[in-house]
Amino acid sequence: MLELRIAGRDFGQPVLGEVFVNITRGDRICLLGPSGIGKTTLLNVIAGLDTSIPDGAVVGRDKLRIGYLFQEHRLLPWRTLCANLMLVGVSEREAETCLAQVGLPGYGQYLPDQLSLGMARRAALARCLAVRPDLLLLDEPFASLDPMMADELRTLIAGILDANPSMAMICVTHDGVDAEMLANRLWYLDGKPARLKWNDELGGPGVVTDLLGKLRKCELADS
Ligand SMILES: Nc1ncnc2c1ncn2[C@@H]1O[C@H](COP(=O)(O)OP(=O)(O)OP(=O)(O)O)[C@@H](O)[C@H]1O
Repeated sequence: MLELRIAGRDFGQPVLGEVFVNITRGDRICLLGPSGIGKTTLLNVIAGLDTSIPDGAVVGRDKLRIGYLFQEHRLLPWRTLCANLMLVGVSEREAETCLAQVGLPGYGQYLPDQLSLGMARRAALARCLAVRPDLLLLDEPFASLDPMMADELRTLIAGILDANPSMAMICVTHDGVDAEMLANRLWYLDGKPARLKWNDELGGPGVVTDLLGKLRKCELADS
C-alpha cells in the first residue's frame, strides 16, 4: 500500500536517520519513542507535508486518501463544524453523518470554540473520516484528555477500525495501553539520529508492556 525509504531528515541537526518501512492495508501501527525523538516528523513525512523529502521516497502515497488528526484540532474557528468538514469535499448531509459517527450528532452548526477539547478532537476526527481515508494518521489523539474521555475516544477509534478492516492506521502515542487496545504492530523510534528500533507485529495481550519496558531500558542504556 505504501513504501517509505528515506535517508534521513534534519533540521540543522539530524533528527531522523534511515527509515525503511512498508505499510499494508489493515495495519494498525502504534508509534512510540521518547519525547522529541521525531515521531511527528515521521508522520509528516508519511503524510507528504514535509516538502524537503523527495516524492520518490514514498511509493504509493499518490493513490491513497490520507486522514491526519493533528495534535491540535486545526478547525477553522469562523466556520461551523459542517462548513469545516465540507472543505474536504463532502455535502452538508455527509458532514452531519461523519459528525454523528464520532458522537456529535446535531452539532453541525456549532463553531469550534463552542466545543470542549474532547469534542473538538472528535470533530477533527470526523473531518478525517470525511475524506474516507485508506490511511489514518493520529498524532497523540488522547493527549490532555481526562481518562474517561481518552477511554471513550479509544473505544470510538477501535470501533472505526473494526468497521473498516482495510483501513490502515498509524497512531503516535506515549502509552502502551493504546498499543494494547488499538495496534497489531509496533514501531519504536529511538537514537540520534532516530531509527526504528522495533518494527514488528505484536504478539498478543500483555506483550506490549513487557516489550516497551525492554525498549525503554535500552534507550536509557544508550543515553
Ligand atoms: N519545523 C521544524 N524546525 C526545526 N526543528 C524541528 C521542526 N520540526 C521538528 N523539529 C525538531 O525535531 C525534533 C523532533 O520533533 P518531533 O515533534 O518530531 O518529536 P516527537 O517525537 O513527535 O516529540 P513529542 O513526543 O514530544 O511530541 C525536535 O528536536 C524538534 O525540535
